[in-house]
Amino acid sequence: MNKVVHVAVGVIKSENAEGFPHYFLTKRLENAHQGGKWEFPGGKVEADETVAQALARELKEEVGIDILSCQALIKIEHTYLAKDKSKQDKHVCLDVYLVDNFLGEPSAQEGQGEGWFTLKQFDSLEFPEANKEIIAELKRSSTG
Ligand SMILES: Nc1nc2c([nH]c(=O)n2[C@@H]2O[C@H](COP(=O)(O)OP(=O)(O)OP(=O)(O)O)[C@@H](O)[C@H]2O)c(=O)[nH]1
Ligand SMILES: [Mg+2]
Repeated sequence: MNKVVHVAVGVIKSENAEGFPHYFLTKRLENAHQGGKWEFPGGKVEADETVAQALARELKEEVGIDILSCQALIKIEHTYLAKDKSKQDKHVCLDVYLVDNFLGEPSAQEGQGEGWFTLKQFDSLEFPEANKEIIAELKRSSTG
């Protein structure tokens, strides 16, 4: 079994015009792992970083914001099975933080698709398998 990839993930939350919570998502590039699916911005924790440092760096690089406040939401371990048997399975540990205060307006910096969506709108989007638990947790802990 190859080693677990530790990933810092940011659930960027704000209020829409009607006062309901909505969340900023980006679309994974087609050629990436889980390509074409919607994701919460984030990326791999480097060897010399804490999760908080990785989260701050990734959200700056990918969507151009500075985090002012965040809280741990959930930690998920998931194994993706390779469809192509010649490739190895991928084991991820997603360290997910709710980012509810930030500087700047999030916008995809790497040419990915992007958008703000309510939890209700999530039902019609395609996410990586591991994200089902994140979304269930958001639905448990939110009114919108
Ligand atoms: N960022 C992010 N990654 C996720 C989510 N859900 C999920 O399974 N992953 C998985 O976490 C892994 C690492 O994330 P990543 O590809 O964003 O890492 P990264 O930004 O460092 O990318 P890089 O390898 O191009 O430098 C991928 O295998 C991805 O499929 C999610 O909601 N957000
Ligand atoms: Mg990333």
